Amino acid sequence: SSLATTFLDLPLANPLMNASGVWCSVASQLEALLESESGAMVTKSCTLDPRNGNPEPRYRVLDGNKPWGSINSMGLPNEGFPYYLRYTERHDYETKPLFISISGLTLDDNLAMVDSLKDAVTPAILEINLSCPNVPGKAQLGYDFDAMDTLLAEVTSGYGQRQLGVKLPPYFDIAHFDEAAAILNRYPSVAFVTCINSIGNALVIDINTESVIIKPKDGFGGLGGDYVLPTALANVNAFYRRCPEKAVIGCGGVKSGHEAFLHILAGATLVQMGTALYEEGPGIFTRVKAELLEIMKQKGYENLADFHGKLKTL
Ligand SMILES: C=Cc1c(C(=O)O)[nH]c(=O)[nH]c1=O
Repeated sequence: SSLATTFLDLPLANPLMNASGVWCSVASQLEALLESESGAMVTKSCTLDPRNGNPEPRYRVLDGNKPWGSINSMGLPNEGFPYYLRYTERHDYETKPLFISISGLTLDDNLAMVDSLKDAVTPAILEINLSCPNVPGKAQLGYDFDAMDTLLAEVTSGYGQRQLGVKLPPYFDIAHFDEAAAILNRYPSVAFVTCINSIGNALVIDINTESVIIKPKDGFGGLGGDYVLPTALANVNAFYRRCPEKAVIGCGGVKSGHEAFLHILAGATLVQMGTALYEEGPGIFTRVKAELLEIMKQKGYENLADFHGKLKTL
C-alpha cells in the first residue's frame, strides 16, 4: 500500500500535515515540521503586523477524562506577515509543499498580504483563514456570508485567479452548508476548502476550582480533539458533496490512522492534525502514517484513491 497523493498537481509522500496554528509559529517549529514525516505543512495564520495574542493561560489540553481534546483562545499571536513571507522564500519545496495561512484583521490587510504574495511569486499555497474565533470583537468571516463573498471577490481578483483555499469554521445547519458552498462555487480559483477550524466559543469548567480554565474571554475558547470529530467529518463530507470541483482538506479530531482514514473516506484529500500534534510533537506523523498504512493493508487498499470519498450511506 502507498500513501502517495497529489494536491493541486503537487506530489506528496503522504496526506498528513499540521493544522495551521500548531507547531508552526516560528522558524524552529517550521524546520521541525520540514524534517518530520508530514506530507506537507502550513504556517500559523498571520496578520500584517506581529501580535502577542491573548493573555495566558490561553491553551489547555483536556486529558482528565474521555473524550480528549483542547480548548484555546490564543488570540492570533504571530510574527507578522513579512516573517512568514521570508520563510516561504527559503522553504525547501523539493522536500514537501508549504501552505501559508493568512488571517488579516481587516479586508484591506488581507488584500495587502495577498498582493505581496502574488508579487513574490512563491510556490507556497495560500490558505485564507475565515474562521478565527478568538479575536475579541471580531466576528468570524465564515459566519458572515456577505462579508465572505466580498472578501473572496476581492481576493480572487487580487490574486490573479491563482489557486488558493479557505479555512472554514464548522457549520451545523444544512442550509448553511448549501449557502457557503454556493458562494465558494462561484470562485473557481478557490481550489480547496479546509474543514474545520476549532468549534468556537466552547466553555470548559473545572469542578474542583469551580472556575473556567483559560484566561481570555471569560474562559470561552475554540474546541479541538475527540469532541469535534463527528462535526469535522460532517463538514468534510458536506463540502465534498457540494464542491465537486474543489479539494477538501480534513481537520478536526485526528489523533491516529483511524480518524485519518475516516476523513479520507468522507472526502478529504489531505488531513491536518492540531491538538494531537500540539501534545505529541512532529513525531506523530511517523506514527499516524504507519497506522493508516496498517488499516489500508487490513482492508486490502493499495492507495488512497481506493477509498477516498467512498463513504457509504444506508
Ligand atoms: C487564527 C486564529 C485562530 C486561533 C487563535 O489564534 O486563537 N485559534 C483557533 O483555534 N483557530 C484560529 O483560527
